[in-house]
Amino acid sequence: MTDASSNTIIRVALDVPLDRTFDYAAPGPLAIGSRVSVGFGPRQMVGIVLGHATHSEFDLKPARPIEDRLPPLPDDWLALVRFAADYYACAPGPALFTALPPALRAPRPFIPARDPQYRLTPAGRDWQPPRRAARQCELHAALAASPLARSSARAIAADAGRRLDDWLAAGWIEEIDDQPAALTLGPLPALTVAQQQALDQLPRDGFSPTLLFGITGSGKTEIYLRRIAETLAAGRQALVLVPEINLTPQLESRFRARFPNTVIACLNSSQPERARSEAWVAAWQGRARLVIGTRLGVFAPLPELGLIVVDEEHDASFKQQDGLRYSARDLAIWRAHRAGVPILLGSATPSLESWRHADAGRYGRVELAERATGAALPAIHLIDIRRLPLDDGLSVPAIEALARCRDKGEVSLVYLNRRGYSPALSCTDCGWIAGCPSCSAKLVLHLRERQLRCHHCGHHQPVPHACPDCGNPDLKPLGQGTQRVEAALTRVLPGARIRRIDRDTVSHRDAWAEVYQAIHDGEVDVLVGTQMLAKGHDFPTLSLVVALNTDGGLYSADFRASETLFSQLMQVAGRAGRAERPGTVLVQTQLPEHPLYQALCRHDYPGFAATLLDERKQTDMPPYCHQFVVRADSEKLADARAFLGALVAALPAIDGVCVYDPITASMVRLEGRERAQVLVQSAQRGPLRRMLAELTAQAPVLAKPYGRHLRWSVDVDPLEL
Ligand SMILES: Nc1ncnc2c1ncn2[C@@H]1O[C@H](COP(=O)(O)OP(=O)(O)OP(=O)(O)O)[C@@H](O)[C@H]1O
Ligand SMILES: [Zn+2]
Repeated sequence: MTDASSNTIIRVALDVPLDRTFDYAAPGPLAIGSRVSVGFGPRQMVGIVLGHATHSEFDLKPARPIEDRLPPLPDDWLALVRFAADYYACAPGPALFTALPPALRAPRPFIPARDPQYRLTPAGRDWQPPRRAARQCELHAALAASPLARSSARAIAADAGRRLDDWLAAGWIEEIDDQPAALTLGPLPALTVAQQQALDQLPRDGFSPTLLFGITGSGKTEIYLRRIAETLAAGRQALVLVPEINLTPQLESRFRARFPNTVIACLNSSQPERARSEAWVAAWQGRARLVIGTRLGVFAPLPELGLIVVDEEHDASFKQQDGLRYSARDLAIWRAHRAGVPILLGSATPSLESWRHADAGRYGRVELAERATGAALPAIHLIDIRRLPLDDGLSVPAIEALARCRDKGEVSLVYLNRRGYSPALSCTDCGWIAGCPSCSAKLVLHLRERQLRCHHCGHHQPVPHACPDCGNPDLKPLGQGTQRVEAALTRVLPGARIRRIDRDTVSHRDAWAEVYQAIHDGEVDVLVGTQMLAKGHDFPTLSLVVALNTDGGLYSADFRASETLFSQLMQVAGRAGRAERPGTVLVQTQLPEHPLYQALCRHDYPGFAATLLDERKQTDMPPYCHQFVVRADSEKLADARAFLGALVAALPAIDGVCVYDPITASMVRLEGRERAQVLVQSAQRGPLRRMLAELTAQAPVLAKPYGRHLRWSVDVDPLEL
């Protein structure tokens, strides 16, 4: 028994998958949101104080405050995470620890690095770095323009830290007070009339979600930059969320060039843990005024939040697919609402959810219908390949167009959403197809690496010399991946300089920078690549896009597949003809009459959205209903199905909520486990949430007999069924 007389009893959340808090004895009063170090079983863990108690029935173990002089986690941050945990049916402990950066999850103090600001001394102004040292010149120029934080300097040159120390010693720069200097802006273009009108229409205060519906190349980013400048000038912080694939060094430097003396924090899952933790704490302490992040950025604490921007708001990467299965876009809306600040959702192909909110007047809608550079949208033509012979997937008209483009000295882009050489390897005799031993998936042939690889679980094996079933040595690759198209292009366009861009060739940020430079230096004629190439990039000399093998999206069982395909094609088409040279887009298809392709040729997002919304309404699909899906997996499919069957049977009937029967997942086996799922939906959120509460109460009880063999999870507002 522990009483408050001798100690303070605290209730803490721990990173364990249990829907409860744990009591500990604290040496003194500890505020809600404080981090403490506690023993849990054999381990020492971080706990977050969520409440106090006056009495506990247990003999309590002690909790030690973590002495790093960071304040308790702020109330609005705790409220955000607790909302997310509740909404997405995740235990509060794991939700909190998903939202924290790595360094704050460890039971150790975290002392943020100092981030001093520097300015040139008079001597430093007179001095010039050697002209050949481009990075040094850039750093010097940045310092000449305005004071510069050490963290910002590092974004200019990786070795900036050492350089600054040298210049400090030489007396060319001096450290100044940590006070945020007055906002300075880098060079900025005059807005186009359309941009000015759009900017004028945007709400300036209060919660007011606005969809910025702007065609590719219309200068949405410039609009964000202007609104962010206003926010920063008003002494508030801004949060910008972008898809993982778009957070390139180019985007970052565009923001840094506009806000040269603003401390900008970047947050994404692939950066080093220390850097991510530093950036997070800088946002929390209000030192960083602008945060640019991928989905996890939505959890950055921002004491003076004044604006949220979600770029490419339709992008599926805003949804986390494991653990806390949150949608960063939807949480961003909740956050803006709670903070009472404007939120801007930008896209050329908005999600149907957001489009419908705008139709219904719940979101404002501001349109940018022209390209900012005055360029026209590219002409989109379909190549009907039903009766055309294909050479490794390429039709003659496509090859001729690529050759013409190269002859004019312009860049072309061949898009197909498949890595590797071919998506399958098959025996010409018995029809055997190489499959993954752990997944219900075909193995992808990677010819250069002489491997068969599973793109789902990472399994890989050497390419067999003969069919393992019948011994036939004649094995044939089926279909095209980027490697194969690259090889075909090398053959049909002799002498062309071809660059393949996919996750196999560009795995880290520096690789991107190198590719960018090569394209800008005119060293590339043809780019071949996946989605990675489709989004956000601005290559002025790119005038032709050829899209291959996109029909698959029209046959998919996933009801969102055509929405996704349309936006991918609009995005990739949008890379063509962004500057002086007019763009052309060629799409090879066997279904040229399909309404999706017809709408694409007209650049008609609103028309296509209206068609899709109509279909969704007829079939009672989102956004006309709300859904959650319960997934279960086990070594044996029968167990997963039996558990889900029992769960469905145990649920009460709730008016207006439809609980479907368990079905086998479209990909049954994944990483050696077999999977089934149950879909639950309703036109109203209220009843659906009551059903979710019933389900999360019943599921652990029903799962118990299976022990650790069975795993189950809930996905609220799922993107993939
Ligand atoms: N007012 C302007 N004057 C001149 N050029 C501009 C202006 N605004 C934007 N641009 C240029 O137009 C191009 C497209 O702008 P931006 O990248 O902001 O468009 P976007 O709408 O975000 O594009 P996408 O959605 O296709 O990625 C860029 O090269 C940008 O520098
Ligand atoms: Zn696999």
